[in-house]
Amino acid sequence: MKVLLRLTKYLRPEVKLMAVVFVMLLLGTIIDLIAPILLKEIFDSGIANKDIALILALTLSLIGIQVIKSIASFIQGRSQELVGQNVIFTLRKELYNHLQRLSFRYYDKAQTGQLMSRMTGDIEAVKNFIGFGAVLMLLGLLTFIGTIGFMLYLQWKVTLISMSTIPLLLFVLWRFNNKVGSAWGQIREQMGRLTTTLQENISGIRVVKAFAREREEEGKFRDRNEHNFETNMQRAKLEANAFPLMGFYGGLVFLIMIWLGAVFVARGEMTLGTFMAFQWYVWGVIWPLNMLGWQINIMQQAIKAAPRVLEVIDASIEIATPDQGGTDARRIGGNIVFEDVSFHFADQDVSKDKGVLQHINLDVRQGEIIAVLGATGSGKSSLIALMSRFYDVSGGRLLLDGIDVRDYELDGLRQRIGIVPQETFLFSASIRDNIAYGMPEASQEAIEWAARKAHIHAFIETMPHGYETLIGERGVGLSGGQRQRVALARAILMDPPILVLDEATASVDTATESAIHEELLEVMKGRTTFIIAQRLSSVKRADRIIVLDKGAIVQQGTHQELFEEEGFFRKLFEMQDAAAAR
Ligand SMILES: Nc1ncnc2c1ncn2[C@@H]1O[C@H](COP(=O)(O)OP(=O)(O)OP(=O)(O)O)[C@@H](O)[C@H]1O
Repeated sequence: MKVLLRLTKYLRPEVKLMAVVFVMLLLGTIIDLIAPILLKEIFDSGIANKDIALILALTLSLIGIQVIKSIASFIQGRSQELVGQNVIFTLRKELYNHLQRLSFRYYDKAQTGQLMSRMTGDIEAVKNFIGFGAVLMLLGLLTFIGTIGFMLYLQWKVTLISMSTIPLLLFVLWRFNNKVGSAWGQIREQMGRLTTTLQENISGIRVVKAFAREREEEGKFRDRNEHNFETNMQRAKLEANAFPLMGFYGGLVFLIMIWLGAVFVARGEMTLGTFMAFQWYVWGVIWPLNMLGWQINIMQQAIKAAPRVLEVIDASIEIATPDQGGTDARRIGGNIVFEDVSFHFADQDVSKDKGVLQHINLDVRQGEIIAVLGATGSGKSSLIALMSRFYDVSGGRLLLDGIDVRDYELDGLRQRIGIVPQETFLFSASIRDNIAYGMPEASQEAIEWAARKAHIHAFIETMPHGYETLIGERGVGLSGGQRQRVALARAILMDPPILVLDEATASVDTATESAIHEELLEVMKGRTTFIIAQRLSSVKRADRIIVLDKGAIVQQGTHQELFEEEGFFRKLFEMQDAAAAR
């Protein structure tokens, strides 16, 4: 329940609309309470005194107040939907914006399917309560209390005796509320898992098919689907047990009232008009109680869904611009110093585990081309990730032009480092928009210049709509090498003082790779460039080569110096030389 109270923060800007909802609700309830009185008067004053004019006036009044009630419920319905939609709009926006700011550390652990289900189903469940369930509960409460009040005023004995089954009804509701909550909690969690299975399957469909695992994947989905089905059936069973019983107790209220009312009328202790009014009023007692079951359902769904949504919003943004605003990153020229840098991932214990990077000391001058070599898993990508603050160092300092990376304004810092990552991601948009992703305002000339440097311009020209050609999700429609070259053009276009090529030409054939490197020589001029590569051909232009082994720098020097030393570089050279000779 506390979580729902936290959500009231989103209701604050909606105070005016909520006031409209409340006033309309009140108006509707008052009309519902007055209407039976008019009916009573038709019997007790109109029919009893044979006053036709009074009967007509009262009937017209009944029609009139029903018209007013309809208008009030129209305004109330529209306003309450607007409140719900506004809240959900803000919440969804806040959640999405927060997701943009969360660090890599968060995404290392998060499951995409779970996040998607929180953005959709869970938020919808919260909306259903805020925009509908809560208002209905309030309406029910007002109607219930008001009706009982009027009935007590008109004939307290009949009222009290008729209501004798209500404690039983409340007991059934209380038990239902206790049990159905945990079922809804499981259902929301299972929906998250189901979405995860679906999302992973679609993203990995090529692997599924390549390994002919369709049947197993079907089985995996079926298991989770069945699980969800069973929990839903358990919930339905709870409803099936509780709702008819509630209906029965509600019906008893009505029957007792009819019987007792008839007896009281016969005994002259109750007028016929009051009896007729009671028949009307009794529904003001029964419907709020009967509807309470559904309202509990809506509320419990929201109670279970809200923490899932708030958990994402509460996840701390670990990497951000310093509070005081950070240093302007435009001053970054490209001098980089790693000062005794160590790095651990989130799942590692800094005091016990050996870091992914340990005591890295490295001084890179502006404009230098540094090649980073090392066996797979030696920490090359991690070294690079620290510069853009995808992760923060666990020990030591990383300085860009003499200033700790943590002191820079974050967006500016990242814009000054052009990265071509190992795994390229392209959006389902035109090739032009993909290249201009970091600089949407770039001119066509600039985009073509970058594409030429990345050796993709000629290919784009051959496509049906040139730069406007739409490429599918994740760049489907392009080969691995073409995708890499689009990503390369994207980084070049940013004109960054620091360029990072993480296996950026690994998917390109050797001839194209060599041509790209020739072109890149001009692009790299004046920029500090890191090239991570396995092929020696890609690193031959480097001013300095660094060899990493298990997170530590084990060799450092020029191509010639390292060739003359025993070690990883020489072995790699000999292996690739022998392979080339075969
Ligand atoms: N998100 C992560 N969480 C925990 N450990 C990770 C994570 N990413 C990488 N590692 C581990 O950190 C080590 C260094 O990884 P890194 O990606 O930096 O290596 P690399 O030298 O770039 O490898 P490759 O040449 O295969 O790309 C590896 O042992 C890897 O298992």
